[in-house]
Parts: sequence; structure tokens; C-alpha cells
Amino acid sequence: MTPTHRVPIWQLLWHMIHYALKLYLLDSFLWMFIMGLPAIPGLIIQAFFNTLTGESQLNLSPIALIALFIATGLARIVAIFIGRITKTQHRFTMSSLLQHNLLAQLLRRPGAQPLVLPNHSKPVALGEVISFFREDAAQIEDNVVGTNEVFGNGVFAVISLLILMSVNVQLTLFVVLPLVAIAAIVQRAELRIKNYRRVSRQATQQVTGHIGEMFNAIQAIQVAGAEVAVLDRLRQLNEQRRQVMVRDHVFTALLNSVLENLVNVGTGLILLIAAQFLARGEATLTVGDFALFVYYLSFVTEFLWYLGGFLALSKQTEVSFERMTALITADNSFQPSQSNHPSPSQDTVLTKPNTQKDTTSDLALVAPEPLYLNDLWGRSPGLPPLDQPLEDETLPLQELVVTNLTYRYSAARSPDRGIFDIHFTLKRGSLTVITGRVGSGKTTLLRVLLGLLPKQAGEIYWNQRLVLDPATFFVPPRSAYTPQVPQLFSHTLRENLLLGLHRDDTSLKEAIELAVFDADLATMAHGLETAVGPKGMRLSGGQLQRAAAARMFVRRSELLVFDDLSSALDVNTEAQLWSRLLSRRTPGLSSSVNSASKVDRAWNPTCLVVSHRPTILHHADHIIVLSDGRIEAEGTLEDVKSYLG
Ligand SMILES: Nc1ncnc2c1ncn2[C@@H]1O[C@H](COP(=O)(O)OP(=O)(O)OP(=O)(O)O)[C@@H](O)[C@H]1O
Repeated sequence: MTPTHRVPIWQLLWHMIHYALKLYLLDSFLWMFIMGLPAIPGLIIQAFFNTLTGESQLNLSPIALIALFIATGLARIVAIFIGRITKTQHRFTMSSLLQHNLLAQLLRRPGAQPLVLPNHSKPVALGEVISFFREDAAQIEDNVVGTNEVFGNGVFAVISLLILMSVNVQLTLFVVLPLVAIAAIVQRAELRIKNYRRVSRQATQQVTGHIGEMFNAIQAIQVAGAEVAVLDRLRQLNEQRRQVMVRDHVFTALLNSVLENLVNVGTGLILLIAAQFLARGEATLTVGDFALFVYYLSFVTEFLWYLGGFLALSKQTEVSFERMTALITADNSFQPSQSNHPSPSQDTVLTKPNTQKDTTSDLALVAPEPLYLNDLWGRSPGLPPLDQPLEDETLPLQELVVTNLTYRYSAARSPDRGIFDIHFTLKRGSLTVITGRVGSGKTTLLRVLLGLLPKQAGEIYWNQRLVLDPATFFVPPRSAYTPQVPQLFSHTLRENLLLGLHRDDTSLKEAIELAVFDADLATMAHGLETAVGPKGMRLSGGQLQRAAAARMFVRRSELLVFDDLSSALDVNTEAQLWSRLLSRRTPGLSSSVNSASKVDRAWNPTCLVVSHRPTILHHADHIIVLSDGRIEAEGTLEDVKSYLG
């Protein structure tokens, strides 16, 4: 899906400039100063030559003029030094804003929905996303920074133009000709500039994507002996990238060289005409005036050349914005269907979908969000405290009702796959098991319920109130989820369990015991401070799953959602985990008893579990058997026995 509307590049750049306006102005001022300082030697040169020919009105000796010349040079060195600092800070702020907003938008998407760009059939691989964060962000950063250089150059070009006009108006008019030619050339080249840039970015994206996949699958590559084939593919992608990058860069260089030479030829012609004037003595052109004209002409022509390059750069930046916006709006083709029910009133609705921010246009990328970067003096602004799960009027869970829940994977890619017309009710403290054959839609059902995939039809009611945005609603302390393949970060075990949550060691210990991870932890020399390695690779599959379960338990959520714990746990460990967890539950116990005190509320979780294991099926209050994404049977174990394989 393409964005609903494209915002003009100038508007986007303005939003970015406005984000750090003071820094931008400081940087622009410094660079104007840096660029303007060379203008002073021009005046000194004029005075110097006029002094030599006795036409100067200044009463300065040649030595004083030379000293002034050197002082100007030194001042420029100092300004360049400071300007480098402001420029680096400004550049970093600009790309950080884009990267922050891109990441925030990606995190706002339904987490399990593949990223498929418009006009692409394959989802974007994780490694490919790097090229959006790196190349595209850098491209836009270059363009924003380019504006203050164009602006600085422009101011001096205008001043220089005025000086040139004061010397000779006729001659100065010739300067405008290259400007017209530059605008025409960039306009004509626009399509090609953009196409070459699009193709080269895509080729880079494929290379980073392949590298990402390679590193993710090193073991699989080794055991399959596929090293040569995988490297061949990398070579092939690199070769494709080389070809399109060369084309893109050669074209940009060619364009720059055409613009530069156009300006140079124009300058040459103007100088030839000026020399004629001087030789014929037709104009009141002194030798000093001629030196001045030559000197200031270069400011104007350099600006024209710079402007041409900037216009071409902006065309390439449009491609970067287009790519980033396509990524954040990727595959949003399935919008949640409208409910058949009349519009629910405020007190029957829980959490509104996020409609405040424009997520469908490039503006989302330049939204002014806080970044908490160190300032120019290296002072850290301090990070805001992390949001802690809040207990609100939605707690505790009495009843969760799901009606007509439907999600169909993109028909083009997978006809009739998904879940269809799913209904069920979870009562407080109950255990519901979803079972069914491989591929019957169990994981899809959990994901759609939790908002990790956008439902296309159906409603979810939490205590009789409609949940409008499951993705933001089904989070702790309302709900917690352990997927089939849990993700851990390369931090310590403690950091992985808490993920920013404030809990004391007693709560942590309790959660670890509940997850049957206590015996494993006792064998770890560094206990909770054990570094688990990237993706938790220093833990066994079973440890990883129990660590993820402990992460879920420590949040003491009302609804616990498990996707097949048995995939990495042996029968005994899993049975132990269930017996510990289920002993916490009091099915049917009214929450009103517990809700008297929110803080001391006894934890009586409601469980929704995908499993095949008889242990858990025996304990279930309700079993749902799925087949081809539909409910085939449901009830107690006795009711559904004949449907279980
Ligand atoms: N991203 C996707 N695009 C297209 N089809 C998909 C996608 N993910 C899953 N499917 C298909 O949807 C169906 C349901 O998949 P799902 O993972 O929900 O099944 P499951 O019952 O959880 O399977 P398992 O027991 O193996 O975990 C399967 O046929 C699967 O191939």
C-alpha cells in the first residue's frame, strides 16, 4: 500500500529543521561565517592592488593588509573547528530523529505481520531493514545539512551579486544564464536520478538482508554443508549491487560534472567579456574592480553549482522518504473490519486505536519526538523513567468474550489460510486449551487475539467492554504471552526477566520458581547476573522457554497466554510447571473479593494455552479443537476426545 498522500520534500525538510531550530541556526550562522570569511580577503586584495596603483581610498600599508589577510585566515580556522562540532551534533540529531520515528512506527505495527513492501511479493528480511536505518537516514541527514550550506552560500551569493552589480550591471546579468540551465538539467534528469537511486538502495537492502539471514542460520548452513551455495548467492547479490551502485554513482558524478563545467564555461565567458571591456576601456573598470569582480564571481558561480547538486540530492532524498514510508505502511492492506454493531459509547469501549498520529504519510517520520541525546557540551539530559504496568479500572478480568474472530492471510500468498469465525469465552481463573493438528491455526488465533495480527472481523470483549485496539490493550498487567520461540536479549538474566519492570528479588524468585527455573538458576555461577548471550543462545531451548515463562509470571498479568510450552520442555518439567501455576488459580472465584485492595489483590490468572499434551488437556476447563482455522469441536476432554488425533 502506498501512503495516502505524499508530503512535498521541502515541507519534510522544514519539519526536520524546525525540530532542532536553535542548533540549526547556530550551525548555519557558523557556516555562513566560515563561508563568508573568504569574502574579506577579496576586499583586502582590492585594497592591496589599488594601494599599489595609488587608487586606494584606504590608508593602510601593504604590511597591515597582509596582517589582516592572515588574521582572517586564522579566524576561519577557529570557526571551522567549532562549526565541525555543531555540524556533527546537528547531523546526529537529524538521523536519530528519523531512526527513532522509523523504529517507533515499526513497533506500532502488528508484531507478527510480515513487512511486505508495495509491489513486492517477498516480505522484507530483518537484515534488509538495516539499509533503511542506515543509508536512507544518512541520505536525508545529508539533505537537511545541505540546506544550511545552500542557505549560507546563497546569502553570500546574493551579497556578491550586489557587489558585482555595483561594479558592472551588464556583465552581472550573464551570471543568471547558468542558473536557468542548471534548473532545466536537474528537472530533465529527475526520473533517472530517482530510478537509479531506488534500484541501488534495493540492491543494498538485498545484500544486508542476505547477510542477516546467513548469520541467523549459521548452524543450518553448516549442517547442510551449504556454505558454498550461500556464499555464491552473496556474491551474486553483491555483483548486482556493484553494477547498480556504479550506475547510480557515475550518473550522479556525471550530473555534478555537467553542472560544474556549465558554471565554469559560463564563468570563462563572463571573464572574457570583462577582459574585452577592460582592454577597450569602454567601462569604468579599474584593475582593482576587475580583481574584485573575478573574486566575487566565484562566490556566485560556486553557489550555482552547489545549488544544482543540492537539487539533485533532494530528488534522491525523495526516494529515501518514499522507501521509509513504504516500510512503515507495508502490507496494511488488511484493515480491521468495521463492527456491525452500532458505535459503542465511551464507557463500553476499552483503549482507542492510535489515531492521533499520522502513520500513513511521511510526516510520521519527521514527527517531533524527544530523543534524549547529549547536548553540545556533552551533558546528558537523563532518560525518563520507564512506564510501569498500571492497574486501572479494566482489572481484574471477569470474563473475556471473543466473537466471530477472523483473519485471512493475504489471499495472493496463501489462499484460505488463517482463522475464521472463532467464538469463545474465558471465565476468570479458568484454563482453556486450544488444540488441533499442525497448521490448524492455533498460533494465528493467539496472535489475532493479542493484536499481533490485525483482525479482519470479530469482536473482543473484556468484562463486557469492547476492546478496540487489542495490540495496546493486551499487555501487562492485563495480559502476558509466551510465544513458541521466545526471544531473549543479550543481557543478563535479570534484565531479560524484568525488561525495565521494577520488581524486588522476592517477586522475581517467586516467578522463577513458578516457571520451574529455580533448579537451573542454582547451577549458574552468576545467578541472575548470568549473561545469556545474543538471543539467549547460552541457554538450552527448555531454559529459554522457562525463562520466558518467568518473565511472563513476574508481571502477574490477569490473562496468561502460552503457545505450546511442550515444544521445548520434557513431560515432567512441563507437568511441574502446570501444577505450580494451576495451584494459584481459583476457578470461578469472583474478583470482587480480591479487588477490594488493588495492591494486595491475590493473583488468580486466567490461562489460554495452545497444547497437545494430555497433562494439560486433563486439567483444562474448556478445550477448543481447531481444524483449518475453524472450531471443529469444543467442550470438556470427554466432549472432544474423538476429535483429538
Ligand atoms: N505469514 C503467513 N503467511 C501465509 N500463511 C501463513 C502464515 N503464517 C501461517 N500461515 C499458514 O496459516 C495456517 C495456520 O498457521 P498456524 O501457525 O496458526 O498453525 P498452528 O496450528 O499454530 O501450527 P503449529 O501446530 O505447527 O504451530 C498454516 O497453514 C500456515 O501455513
